[in-house]
Parts: sequence; structure tokens; C-alpha cells
Amino acid sequence: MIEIKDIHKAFNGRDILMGINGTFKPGDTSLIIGGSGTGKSVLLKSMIGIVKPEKGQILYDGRDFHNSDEETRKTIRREMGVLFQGGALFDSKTVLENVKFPLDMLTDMSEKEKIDRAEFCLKRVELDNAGGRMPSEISGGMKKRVGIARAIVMNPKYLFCDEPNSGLDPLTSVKIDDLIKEITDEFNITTIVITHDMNSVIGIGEKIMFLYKGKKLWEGDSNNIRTSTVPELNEFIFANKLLQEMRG
Ligand SMILES: Nc1ncnc2c1ncn2[C@@H]1O[C@H](COP(=O)(O)OP(=O)(O)OP(=O)(O)O)[C@@H](O)[C@H]1O
Repeated sequence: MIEIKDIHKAFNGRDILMGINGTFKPGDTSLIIGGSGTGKSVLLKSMIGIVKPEKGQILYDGRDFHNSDEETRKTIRREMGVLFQGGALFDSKTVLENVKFPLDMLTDMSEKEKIDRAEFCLKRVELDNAGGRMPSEISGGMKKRVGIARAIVMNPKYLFCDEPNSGLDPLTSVKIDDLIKEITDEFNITTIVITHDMNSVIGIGEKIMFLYKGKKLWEGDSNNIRTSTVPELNEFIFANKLLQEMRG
């Protein structure tokens, strides 16, 4: 479980996050949504340790990430998988080498064990036969799958996905959303997805947090988002035709 308690972050005297609270449970795919510049990425970066909040706590199964000793932080970091926007694959490495990379860096597993594990993860994202290919030889959707395989190769407790659908067509986006949701459920991962893709809100919105100008203005799921009375959220939703139609 991840608990965020009263997170504050400012850059150059400008408040970016102003008292964010939230709880994210294992087996749930939770979404953080909001318009551009509302602080979603800064919140994600705070959670994975790239940004240090000035105030507040981020607890990983009770362990206070930012206020722990280096050893505990390292342990928690190893329990995180991150799917970066755009996949962030190494162009000079094969698909298999990309997936295996965290194992090379962070474990003392034998080469055979690492290959077996990487191949298992590639199989899980239905890329059994792509291990020998280079990133330049595969489609955008396949790159995301490789990114997912790499994010889960260390068997993470916590999975963070930054705009997993960026640059994908709607059909491929749905497949990636489904895959993230399935994997979360199957391995009981606490998953957080940052998105402004409304299709994801409908598809995987079992828990949704809406950020607006550095504050959490609303929390709910894809069913009650349709009846929300928060004007800023409605404005965000109404920018999307599909949801407008669903609301009738
Ligand atoms: N390192 C930084 N230094 C200064 N300002 C920053 C830094 N990182 C982010 N910001 C500012 O914080 C605000 C929130 O940015 P953030 O990237 O979290 O937005 P976002 O909600 O993820 O938007 P988008 O959907 O466009 O990615 C922006 O105004 C941004 O310019």
C-alpha cells in the first residue's frame, strides 16, 4: 500500500503541490488525472524519489520513503517498477537486453536466471518472439510492452506508469491499459498511472484522483466521475467528447 500524506512541493518559490493526500492499494490500478501543468509529474517524481517534497510523507507499506535512511530508500526503490513516458528503451540494446537491464544492474542472478526471467516477462506481455529485435524495429505499442516487461522484471510491489498511452492509437492504448490492469491484478501490484487520456478513465478508472493547480479536488471512480459536481473536473471532462456523450 502507498499512502501520501500532506505533500507540499514548490519550485523557485512557486507552489506546485499543496497538501496532496491519498491511499493506493495492492491490486488496484489507480489513476492520477488532470490538465497540463497541474503537478501530476511532480507528484510521480516525488513518489519515485526524483523530487524531494518540502513537507509531508510518502509511505510504502508504512515505510517513510523520504525520511528513511539510505538503505531503506534503496530497498523501497528496488520494489518499484517505472514505465517511463515514451518507453525510454536503450536503442543500442536488443529487446531482451533492455528487459534484462535492471537485473544486470541490481541483482547477482546468473546469466541464465536473468535471461529466463526476462523471457518470462516478455512472454507475459505477449512478445515471446521479439527478444532479439532492436527497439528501432518494433512498433510504438510494442515498445510500451517492452517498457512494461522491463518495469515488472524485478517483480515490483509498486508500479508507476507515466502517460502509458502517449503516442498510441486508441485501440493500442486500450490494449496497453488492459495489460497494465491485468498485470496489476495478477501480481497484486500497487499501480499508479498518470494520464490525461479519457479512454483510460473509462477503461481502468477503478480509483481516480483529479489534480487541479497542485491540489486534489476530487477522488472517485469511472462510474461516479460522470455525476461529479466539481466544476473544474467537469470542465476537464467536458473537453472530451466521448465522456460528454456518456453523461448524456
Ligand atoms: N524541476 C522543476 N523546476 C521548476 N519548475 C518545475 C520543475 N518541474 C516541474 N515544474 C513546474 O511544475 C508545474 C507542474 O508540472 P508537472 O510536470 O507536474 O505538470 P503535469 O500535470 O505533469 O503536466 P503535463 O500533463 O503537461 O505533463 C509546471 O508549472 C512546471 O513548469
